[in-house]
Amino acid sequence: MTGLLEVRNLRKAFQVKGADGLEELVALEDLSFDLARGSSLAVVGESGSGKTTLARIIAGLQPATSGSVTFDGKPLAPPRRLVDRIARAREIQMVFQDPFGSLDPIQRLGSSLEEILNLHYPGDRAWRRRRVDELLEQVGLSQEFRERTPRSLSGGQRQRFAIAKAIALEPRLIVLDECVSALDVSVQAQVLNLLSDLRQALGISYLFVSHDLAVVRQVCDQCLVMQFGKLVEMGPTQLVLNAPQEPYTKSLLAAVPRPGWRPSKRTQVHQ
Ligand SMILES: Nc1ncnc2c1ncn2[C@@H]1O[C@H](COP(=O)(O)OP(=O)(O)OP(=O)(O)O)[C@@H](O)[C@H]1O
Repeated sequence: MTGLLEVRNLRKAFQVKGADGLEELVALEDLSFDLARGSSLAVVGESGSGKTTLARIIAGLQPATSGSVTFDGKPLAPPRRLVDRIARAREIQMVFQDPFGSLDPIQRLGSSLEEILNLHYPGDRAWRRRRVDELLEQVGLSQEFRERTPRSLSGGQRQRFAIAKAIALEPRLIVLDECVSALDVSVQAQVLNLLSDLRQALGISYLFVSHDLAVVRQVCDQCLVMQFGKLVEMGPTQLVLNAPQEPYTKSLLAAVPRPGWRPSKRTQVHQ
């Protein structure tokens, strides 16, 4: 597997209001890592460690303060013009925890998918209709869902539809931000299986942001641990989660509830 994404010395600082006027809040600091082509990289860390900020920068939703992101050998800057946004959408897609915010609640699923395809590949209507059928089938939704609207879907079905939208343009990377966190465990497992199957079938890479280490074990071959916007350790998921080298990763693992776990005994992650 060769490098698809190269992140070098990435820094993101926000200006926030403090007691003495504007202060700098550093969300990412000197972050460097590679994501191999076809790989699924987990980004884990507790709340506020900078996971979503990283995901949004890679998806082109916000600019970095400094540092660089290279995708397939080309520098990745936030797309400013419509033509750049269209080009980026074909390369990198994002799936959020609750896709409802980005969906038109009353637009039928078939029409929504056709709209995306039409924007990128105008012309052949018959091809678009066949492609919509194929996409629904790929995410395990029957043809009947063509006429359904997002507001009539369950959480799991909604996430399947969000995945169908994400794969519609055959991107090479999908950034998934807590994409199964709002689902029941059994539905979670189905969506995670779907993601694994799609990765195998389509050769897509994932940047998989999650606070849930059990979920990460199921879908990610690589794991990057972050704390306070910095990289703590990175390596094969099995190694990082079964034999962590860094005290922070150990404390993160120790904080995962297990059978017999009692809230009063919970390990503090902050050191
Ligand atoms: N737009 C913003 N303006 C100011 N501060 C921000 C902004 N976005 C994020 N931050 C801050 O940057 C830090 C990292 O936030 P981020 O959402 O990336 O963390 P996270 O690891 O994804 O957390 P969570 O798991 O809770 O979503 C936090 O301190 C957050 O308050």
